[in-house]
Amino acid sequence: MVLHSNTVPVYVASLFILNCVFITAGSGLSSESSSGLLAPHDELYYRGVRAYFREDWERAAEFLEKSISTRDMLLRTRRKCHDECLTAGDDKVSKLDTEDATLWDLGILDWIQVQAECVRFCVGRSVSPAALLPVSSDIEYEFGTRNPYNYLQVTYYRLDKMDKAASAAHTFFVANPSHLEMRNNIEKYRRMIRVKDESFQDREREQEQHWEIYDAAVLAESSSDWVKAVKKWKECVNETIKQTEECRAQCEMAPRVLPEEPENAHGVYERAAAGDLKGAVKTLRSLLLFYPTDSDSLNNMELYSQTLEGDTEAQETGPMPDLWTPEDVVPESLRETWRAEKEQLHEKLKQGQKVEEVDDSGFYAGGPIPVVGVTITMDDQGLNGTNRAVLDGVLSQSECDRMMQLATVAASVGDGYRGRRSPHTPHEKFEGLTVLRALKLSQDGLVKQSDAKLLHEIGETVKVLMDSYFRSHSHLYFAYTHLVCRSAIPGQQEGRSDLSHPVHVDNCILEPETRQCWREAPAFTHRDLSAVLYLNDNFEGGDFFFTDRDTKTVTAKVKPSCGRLVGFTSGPVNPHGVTAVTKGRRCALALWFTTEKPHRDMEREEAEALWAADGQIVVKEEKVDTEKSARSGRSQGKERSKERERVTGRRDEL
Ligand SMILES: O=C(O)CCC(=O)C(=O)O
Ligand SMILES: [Fe+2]
Repeated sequence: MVLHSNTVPVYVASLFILNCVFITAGSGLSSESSSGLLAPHDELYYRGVRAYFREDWERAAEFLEKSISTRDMLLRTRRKCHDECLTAGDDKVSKLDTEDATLWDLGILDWIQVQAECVRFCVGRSVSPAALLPVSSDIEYEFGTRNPYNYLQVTYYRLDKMDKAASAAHTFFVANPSHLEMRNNIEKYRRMIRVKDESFQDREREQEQHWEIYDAAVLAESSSDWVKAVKKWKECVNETIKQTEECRAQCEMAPRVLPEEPENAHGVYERAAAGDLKGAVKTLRSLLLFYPTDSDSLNNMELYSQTLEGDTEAQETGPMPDLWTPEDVVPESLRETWRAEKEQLHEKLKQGQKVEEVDDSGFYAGGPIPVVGVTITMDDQGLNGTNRAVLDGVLSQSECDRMMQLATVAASVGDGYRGRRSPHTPHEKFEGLTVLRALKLSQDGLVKQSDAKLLHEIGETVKVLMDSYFRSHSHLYFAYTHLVCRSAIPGQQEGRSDLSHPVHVDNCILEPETRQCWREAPAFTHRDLSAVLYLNDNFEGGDFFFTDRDTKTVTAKVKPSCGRLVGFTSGPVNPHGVTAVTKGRRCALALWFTTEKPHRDMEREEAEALWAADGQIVVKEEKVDTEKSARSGRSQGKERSKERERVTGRRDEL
């Protein structure tokens, strides 16, 4: 069993090397320092990582666990102190209503300082000075993506503590569901008789409870259990508020409504009355930061700005035009400049558009269709874009029916989709099923084995079609496949204005304002070709559509129907989305392909291996296309992201 994760973050390794310079070896740090105060959790973590690389598994487990529990204690301490200091400095606030208005700002500052002092003193009673220092953003990232559990999984495996290893693997996987190695490891732990079912527990579950309650509420609604739904929604709101407060408590002072500040306005009037209009404008700007919709301030701002018109210095300090400030917050006198700048920007973008819309993916639509009965319904021209196609006749009606049936049965025996949530909209239920999961269900006798195999075979056909139609010099691998259904939740459709799947690009993060698409996590940067094969049309809504990079201009629409395949390159030339499914259930097989072998779908291969071990030949061996490999150079030469080298915390796109 190959368990060792080869995804140890490179930068952690280098940080840890750096850190060795500062840490004196072997001083036996515990979660508490000799003074009984909490030790710095980042230092404990580095020690754990060092021990891990030395393969000193006992020490690695000890320090990694201590770093997790110490961080936890630190967060709790901060929370406790935050609560204890809620009323500190209140006497300063009460004075503000009566005292000289011009000192309002100083009074507030004083109050904030008293509170900050209180928290600092309180935390300092339990935490060592070193642990009071902020940790680096890399360490925050490590804990945020649950990477300590990645190390712990291997560590416990090496220590032959399989239950703990399974628990660490599960905890890590919840935050990193696209991590293929961990997915494989979990499958292996599941097959180990000595690993108990209860071991697959999320150790960080406490922070995720609002999501669990949310799922329960959605489930209660979809089964029309209204009493339970109401109860769960209430719980969900309360838990979410609790989590939000918790989060705030960790990073800021108590969220308080600032005392009413009519006096503050005096500062403005006084300055204005004294002829200091520029000063008045400055003060107003500060006020508007806190009260952006205060009509008096906005009116005064406009008045003073008009008076100052022509005074370039004063104008320069006006709000910078941007694409996100709501227009009504910008004073009228500045709106003209703002609009002009905005238009200029759009003009620039328009000009840039022609240059940008070249697809440099290395795929060229228009190759032959090597499957009998499949026809091209729409090509680039019909779809108004580049590297897009709609093919029909990929499945027969009976094949669609079998896949629909598989989706229904598999979904009713347990949600095949790991994340369990409705990821894109609360108005729809989302279910997914992978080939491996279908195989497992068939082994348990819950679905027909022939249907699980058909799911696999259909993927092979789609790959042949995509590989042939979108010509390239590179070899193509499956990256991820799932059978996915979106069902309208009855009673949740009234007044709905959202999409079933918001407009997105499959392999980069699209920024519509600038039309840039960032090929970086959490996007699935390795995806090169996307395909969606539809299974039915007996639902309302659910149209697939392509847009321009602005995500608003729809350039083509595709109505799903049995055996219809929409295929396209996964990059920025093909932003797309799905309109709301307002009635019924819409099912499709979604597939992504990659030219990068390390990103191939290991789960699919595992399913194939299991079938093969059973003596059932399901697919041919992966043929290496020597002609393509020889000509390739694209995948070797092209600079690719190195994300696979590290745990990124990305989620599978749904
Ligand atoms: O279901 C569809 O039509 C498209 C889904 C999609 O774009 C995606 O899953 O990335
Ligand atoms: Fe997509």
